[in-house]
Amino acid sequence: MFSLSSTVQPQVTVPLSHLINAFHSPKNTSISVSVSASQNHHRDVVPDHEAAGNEPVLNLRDLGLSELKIGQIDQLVDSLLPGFCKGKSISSHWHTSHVSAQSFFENKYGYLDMFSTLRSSCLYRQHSRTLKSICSDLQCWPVFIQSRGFKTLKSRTRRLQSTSERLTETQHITPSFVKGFLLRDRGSDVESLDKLMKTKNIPEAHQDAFKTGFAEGFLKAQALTQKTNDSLRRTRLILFVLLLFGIYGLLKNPFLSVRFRTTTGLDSAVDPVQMKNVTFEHVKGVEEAKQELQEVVEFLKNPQKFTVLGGKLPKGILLVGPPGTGKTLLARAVAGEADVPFYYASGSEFDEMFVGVGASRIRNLFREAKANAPCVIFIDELDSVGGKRIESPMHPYSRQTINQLLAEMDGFKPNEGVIIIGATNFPEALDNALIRPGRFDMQVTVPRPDVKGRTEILKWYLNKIKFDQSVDPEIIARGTVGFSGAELENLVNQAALKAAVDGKEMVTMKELEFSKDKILMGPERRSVEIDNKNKTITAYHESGHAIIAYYTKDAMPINKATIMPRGPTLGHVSLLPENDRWNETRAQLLAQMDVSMGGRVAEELIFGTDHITTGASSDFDNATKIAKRMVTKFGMSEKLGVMTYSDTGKLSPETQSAIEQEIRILLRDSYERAKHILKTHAKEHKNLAEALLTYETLDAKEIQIVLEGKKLEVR
Ligand SMILES: Nc1ncnc2c1ncn2[C@@H]1O[C@H](COP(=O)(O)OP(=O)(O)OP(=O)(O)O)[C@@H](O)[C@H]1O
Ligand SMILES: [Zn+2]
Repeated sequence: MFSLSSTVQPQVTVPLSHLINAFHSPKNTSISVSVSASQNHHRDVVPDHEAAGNEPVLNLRDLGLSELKIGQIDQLVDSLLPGFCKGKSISSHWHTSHVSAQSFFENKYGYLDMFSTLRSSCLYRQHSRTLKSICSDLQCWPVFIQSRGFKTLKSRTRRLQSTSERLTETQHITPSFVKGFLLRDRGSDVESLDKLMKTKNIPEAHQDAFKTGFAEGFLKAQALTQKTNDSLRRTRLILFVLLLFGIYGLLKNPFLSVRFRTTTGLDSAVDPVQMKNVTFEHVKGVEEAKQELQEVVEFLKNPQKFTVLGGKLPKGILLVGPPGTGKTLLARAVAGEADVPFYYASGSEFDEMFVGVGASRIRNLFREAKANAPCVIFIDELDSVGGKRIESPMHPYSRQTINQLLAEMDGFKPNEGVIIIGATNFPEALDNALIRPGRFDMQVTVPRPDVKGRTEILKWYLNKIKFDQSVDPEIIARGTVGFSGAELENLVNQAALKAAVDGKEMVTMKELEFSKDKILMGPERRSVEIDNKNKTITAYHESGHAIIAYYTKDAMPINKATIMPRGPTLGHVSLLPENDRWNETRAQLLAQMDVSMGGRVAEELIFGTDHITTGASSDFDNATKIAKRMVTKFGMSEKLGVMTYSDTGKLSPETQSAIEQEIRILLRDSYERAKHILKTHAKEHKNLAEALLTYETLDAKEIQIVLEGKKLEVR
């Protein structure tokens, strides 16, 4: 309570002395009504004043004042706040002229409602109250006054005063801060400083200087910390800017942007790839496919020409063929020939783990394409998006994507100028709804190239590198049955790399043969240490194959014999069909079996039955397969007749044993024929084996020279 003056003073500016005097003056006058009596009355109305319980209740007696009557309280308040009790109209108990209000209006007419609030809570009841409650009301009042719009002269002065105080404070902020810092821990700091000064025996006269030095050191440390913080902030800023640049650069990189394009969210953009530089000229060895696609090119170039008679062109073309046969290349060539945008999408791009993303990508792709018609949409690996719609708990939403694809394909008119080319290696895996007319209704087969096609492809890719004129692409083509266009391209590339590694200026047949063997049988194993005995056995084994092939009329011509370990083999003889064999005769099949037997027969004849090796197992596999197919599939056994036996497990035991018997006879006869040939040409066999031991690898010409008994030129 006695902090009243300090609480009220700044606002109401009633000095404490004034207040004390005011309290004392009514005490001296005669008072007839006791405050306690009125207090009883008051108790009825405001019981909470009593309920204050333990709270120290301060009344006038506490101040050493005698009890006051109600009229005296007015006197007291009047002397405290002159004019407070004047004009006792209900609406303006606190209407005083020296207190200004929120507005001109209030200033002029009084605090109407606000004062009624105050009144109801305290003075209006005109009951005597404890001094504490009066004071607490007084405390309310100044708070109210504090927010007024007009300032009294005194408060203004005080405000100015306090502002100037604040100003001086700010001006001396750093020293005061340091001071504060030093003072805050003064106990410990001064103690330690004092201790330090004591232990260092610093004379009294220098102690001040010592302290000043300490403070200066502190300030310098502060400045250093500030500097470090600044540079740290700068470094962070630079790193952040660099990071932003890095991300921007990555996004600008075409390769990465393509990746982002295909891997980011729902609204991934689709950019057409203009393939002006790819034409049918670039696709070799698939003439039929090119011819079929030629009409699609015509349609894209001139749609009216085809639709004038009311005809419809296919919406979708399905390219079917093994991997690497040039399906993508063909689709690009179609767009390139017609000079229209080419939209590429891989089926796996639509295979998303998030529900609806695949379908959304399909929608985007078709929307873009339709806006840029005429154009070509190419969907590679169509089977991964258009596979059969199976009900699987693992892929509950897999149908969404294919349904979207079907809907999009139905969604545009056949002559709108958008051609969808799909490619797949497994046409049988496609959903039937996708391959019905009106969707992918045209199928174009892109097979592995034949010997002519392989020669063309090899020539095409050889023309892109430096090669020797002695290179005969046809020989390589003959030795690469079943190679796809991509594999042939790889063969030429590997040969070019090998020539570069060997320091040659041009690619020769040697490098091409090398890379062919590498692709067919794995890399050479030059580091493998093979002892002479094993080398000799291998040389006789391989030359046994070669001799049979050379002296059997219907066998394929020899291309090469080698005892260089490669992949899982210790040596091999490669034979070259003159042409791709579409059909094989009985004599050709028997000759193949005889050539297979040549290896083991050679081992037996040269080293004896006890020294035959395990090296002939794959030869026997090969021979047995041929014999079995002759008996069970090709109707080439007299005893079993012209009948196929597909599932030998389900056959009667008699038939099974009859088949086995026939196969065994074929193999035994083959073995005997091979034995006869090797016995007959024992000298040539020996010469060839020795040549192989000397030269490791012999090509067709060299084998011929050796077998004709001529001497090989020293290499
Ligand atoms: N007939 C061909 N003529 C020329 N180059 C070819 C031929 N076939 C394949 N290639 C070469 O092989 C590469 C791969 O071929 P492409 O991607 O077109 O095969 P694909 O049939 O689409 O294979 P996948 O089924 O695996 O997608 C081509 O970029 C091209 O360099
Ligand atoms: Zn063999």
